[in-house]
Amino acid sequence: MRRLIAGNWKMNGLASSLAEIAALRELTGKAACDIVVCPPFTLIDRAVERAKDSNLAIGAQDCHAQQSGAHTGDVSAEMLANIGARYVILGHSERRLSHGEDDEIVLAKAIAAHRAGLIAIVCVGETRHERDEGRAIEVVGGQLRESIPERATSADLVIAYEPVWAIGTGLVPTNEQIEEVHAAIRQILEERLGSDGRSVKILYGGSVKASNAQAIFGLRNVDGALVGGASLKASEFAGIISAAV
Ligand SMILES: O=C(CO)COP(=O)(O)O
Repeated sequence: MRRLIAGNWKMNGLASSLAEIAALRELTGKAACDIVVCPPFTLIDRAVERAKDSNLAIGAQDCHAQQSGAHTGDVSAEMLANIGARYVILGHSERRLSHGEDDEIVLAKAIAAHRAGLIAIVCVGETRHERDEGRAIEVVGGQLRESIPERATSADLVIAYEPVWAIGTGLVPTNEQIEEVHAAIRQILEERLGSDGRSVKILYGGSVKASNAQAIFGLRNVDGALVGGASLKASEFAGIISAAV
């Protein structure tokens, strides 16, 4: 399967950061994988301009479930598609845990993303406490079952497994732990989407760097990565991308 490497800039980036998109474009022009950068809302339209006619796609980090209306401060999937975004990250743990986003909301947002023609990157992952209790598979499986739209396909859905305790901490699960969760995700995808579930990309996210990327990409059912901190600098992000091809 062609790999997907996605960068989540989170709440980072000013106009000057657009230079990283231009640099990434130069560094990854021949990469044989799909690449997406998800800057904050404020930079999306200019990032789309910088990425024009390249192999870089631009995505967003969230969207609202409604198409339009009285939702002060929110941005709809249609608005994102209208300015050239192709992907949207949904259900990131930083939103699930601090904005009270539950599976029902993530599902509604994924349906909205699909209605607008966006590819939804749905994030799932257990907390440290849940892993310590031996509940990682149960938690991830529950999140996944509740947040995949009925009509999703491998063309419009990507899953990112991001253990909360691995995000921004420098901690990475063992190879066995990653493979175990990714296998469980694959099984649920096949149950829900039939044979097309085999073609849905499953990304790993949490402290991915150029130095550990190759080992992670060698694991079964790992089809790419969702990268936070190490996606902010084009040179570091390009190192991860080169490990994927
Ligand atoms: O949350 C993440 C990507 O969505 C991962 O963040 P880090 O790569 O900074 O650990």
